[in-house]
Amino acid sequence: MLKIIVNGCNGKMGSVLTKCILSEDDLELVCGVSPDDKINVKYKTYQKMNYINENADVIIDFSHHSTLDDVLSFALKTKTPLVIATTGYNQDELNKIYDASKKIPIFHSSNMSLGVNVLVKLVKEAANMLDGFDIEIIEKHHNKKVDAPSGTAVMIANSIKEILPKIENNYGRYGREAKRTENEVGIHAIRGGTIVGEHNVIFAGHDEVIEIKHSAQSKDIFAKGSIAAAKYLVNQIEGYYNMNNMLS
Ligand SMILES: NC(=O)C1=CN([C@@H]2O[C@H](COP(=O)(O)OP(=O)(O)OC[C@H]3O[C@@H](n4cnc5c(N)ncnc54)[C@H](OP(=O)(O)O)[C@@H]3O)[C@@H](O)[C@H]2O)C=CC1
Ligand SMILES: O=C(O)C1=N[C@H](C(=O)O)C[C@H](O)C1
Repeated sequence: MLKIIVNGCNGKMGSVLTKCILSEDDLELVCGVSPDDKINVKYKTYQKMNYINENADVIIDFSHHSTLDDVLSFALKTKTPLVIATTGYNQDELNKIYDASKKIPIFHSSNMSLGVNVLVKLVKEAANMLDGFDIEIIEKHHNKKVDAPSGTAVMIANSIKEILPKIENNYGRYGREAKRTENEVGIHAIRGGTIVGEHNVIFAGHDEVIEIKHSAQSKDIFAKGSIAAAKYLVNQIEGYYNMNNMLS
């Protein structure tokens, strides 16, 4: 039985994830955490991670970057492995995650789907082969998403930078009065309706264009991916893990 705490249990992803955990015989939902004190669910909830009295095998976090100090301090205090799916962290917060991973196992991925992680591999391969092509990333999400660009778009851009180190991110180009340079990747965020999550990477060359695209069709894929990550993480020692570690 894998005992799980969910941070962000009242959110859209938290609701899908808690339902998923409650439906599986080998998983136990120890409690959920959400700042909303009027939350009406059938499991125990707390307003902050640090108020929790119970122990768990693993924490799964689909919340907001501002809860990072609370979740890290609880995870470090109780030595509980932590799966971080939340996006929107600044560099300072990313450094805190990395530092904490020297003491406990942390799995961190901005996208828990199998498909996006295959897309990242394909994009790296294409970036390596398509010399001189202009690369642009378009991400589309629902109108309730609070961070932009998506964590996945940033992850894709970082992976392109591993292949093409001179590349700089250019967010949206609003107000710019200069043509595109060869050393930039444009990143564009669309928000509307109930779009679950789309990522399209465009390689535009002279008279030819290649597009590599992933379209998420439900939030379940992220919830199930985070549970797979949790099962993987509880068997690891302290360290920083991502989808590549789990899939290889
Ligand atoms: N890695 C992945 O595969 C995926 C990652 N995500 C990421 O997971 C996170 C949550 O997504 P989603 O469930 O759609 O978001 P929601 O806005 O629906 O939920 C956010 C959750 O965080 C809580 N929260 C705590 N503090 C704050 C705060 N200051 N501002 C806003 N919310 C707060 C909310 O509590 P309350 O409801 O009580 O306000 C709620 O439980 C996002 O960062 C998203 O990008 C999403 C899908 C897939
Ligand atoms: O907020 C979302 O919904 C999603 N967020 C993640 C991101 O920012 O990349 C992953 C997924 O695309 C859904």
